[in-house]
Amino acid sequence: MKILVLNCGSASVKWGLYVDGKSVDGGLIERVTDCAQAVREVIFSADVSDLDGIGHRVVHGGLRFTTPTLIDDAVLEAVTRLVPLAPLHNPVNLEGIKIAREMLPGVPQVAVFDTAFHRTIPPAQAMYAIDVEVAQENGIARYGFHGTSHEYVSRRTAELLGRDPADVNVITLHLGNGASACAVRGGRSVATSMGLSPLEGLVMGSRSGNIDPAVVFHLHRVAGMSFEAIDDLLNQRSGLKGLCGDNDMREVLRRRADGDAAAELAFDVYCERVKMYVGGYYALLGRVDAITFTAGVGENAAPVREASLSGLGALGIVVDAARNGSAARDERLISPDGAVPAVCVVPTDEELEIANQTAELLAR
Ligand SMILES: Nc1ncnc2c1ncn2[C@@H]1O[C@H](COP(=O)(O)OP(=O)(O)O)[C@@H](O)[C@H]1O
Ligand SMILES: CC(=O)OP(=O)(O)O
Ligand SMILES: [Mg+2]
Repeated sequence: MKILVLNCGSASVKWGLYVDGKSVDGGLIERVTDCAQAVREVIFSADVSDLDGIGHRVVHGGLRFTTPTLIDDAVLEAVTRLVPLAPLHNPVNLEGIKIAREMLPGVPQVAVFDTAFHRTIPPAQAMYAIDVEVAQENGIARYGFHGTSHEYVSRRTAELLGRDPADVNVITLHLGNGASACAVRGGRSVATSMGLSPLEGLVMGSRSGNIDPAVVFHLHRVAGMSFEAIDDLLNQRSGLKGLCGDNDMREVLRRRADGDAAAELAFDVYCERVKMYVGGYYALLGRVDAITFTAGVGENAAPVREASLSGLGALGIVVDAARNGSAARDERLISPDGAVPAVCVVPTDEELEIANQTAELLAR
C-alpha cells in the first residue's frame, strides 16, 4: 500500500511517503508561515502516483474521534468546530487536508488524531476539579495530545529493552515545539500533561504550560487585556520565548553556554517543569521501567536531559554523562547498563505511525 503522510504542525510541515510500511521519501519544511503553500510544494515534488491513501495528523479530535477516521465533509466540519480548543493546530491541519483533497481528488484521506491514544486515561486524571455539570456541558476535560508520538515511542522503548509493551511502564517526554509528558502503563496512556488544549503542562517554545488560572482574570480585569490578547500571550509569547526571547532550544543552549542569564533562567524553568512531571508520574505509576526522551529537544539537547533528571538518584534515575553526550542519533540507552528505570532516547516517527494507522484503516 502506498501512503502519503502530511503532518502540518504549529511551526513546520513534515511529510513522508510510505510503501508497505517502508519510508521511500520524506521531508521537513521548517518555520512555515503558509501551510497551504508548503503542502502544494510537497504534492508537486513527491511521487504521488498510484496513492492508496493520505494520512493527516489532526491535533484535536475532541470526544468524537478516538480512532483513525476516513475524512468526509462531516468530519471536516467537526474538526473545524474544535478549532477554538487547538488554535495553533487544527486550522493548519484543516488547510493541509483541503489542499490535498483539491489536488488529489479521489484519493481516500484519513485523519489520525493526537488525542486518540489518550482515550484510556481514567477519570481521576481526565477530570478537572470544577463543577461537573459545567464541565460536562462544555466538554471541559483532559484530552491530551502528541498521542501518536507517545504511542510509538513507548512501544519502541519496550522493544529497545527487549520487553513486551504490555508489561512495561514508561514515562515518555515529547519535547518539541509543543511539549508533553505521558505516563504509559502496559502500552496504555494513563496520564498526560496537556489538557483541554495543547497549552497545559510543560514549558514549551512559545507556550506557557501550567500557570495559575487567576493570571488570566488578573490580566483581563486589572491590566485590561482582551481575552484574544491573553490567548496570544500564553500561546505565542510565553514559554522559552517569553522568558528569554528565543523559542528555539538551540539558541537558548548557545546563549546559556555564553553566560546569558535570561537564557539560563529559561532553561532552568523548562527543565524543572519536566522534572516535576517525571516525579509525579513516577508516583502515579508506582513502578517505572523506562523514561524516554523524544522530539526535537528531547532527541538532541543533552543538557536538557541531564538537567531534567539531575538529583533523582534516590529514585534510581541516573543519566550516564558519556552516553548522554554522545553524538549518536539512533534509539539508545543513556543510563548505565542495568539501571532501573532505564533512561532512553527514542527518535519519534509520527509520520510512520500515521502511515501504518492509515494503511490499517484502509485495509479494512
Ligand atoms: N540540535 C538541537 N539541539 C537542541 N534543540 C533542538 C535541536 N534540534 C532541534 N531542536 C529543538 O527542537 C524543536 C523542534 O522540535 P520538533 O519535534 O521538530 O517540533 P515540532 O514537531 O513540534 O514542530 C526546535 O524548536 C528546537 O528548539
Ligand atoms: C499538540 C502540539 O503541541 O503539537 P506540536 O508539538 O506539533 O506543536
Ligand atoms: Mg511535533
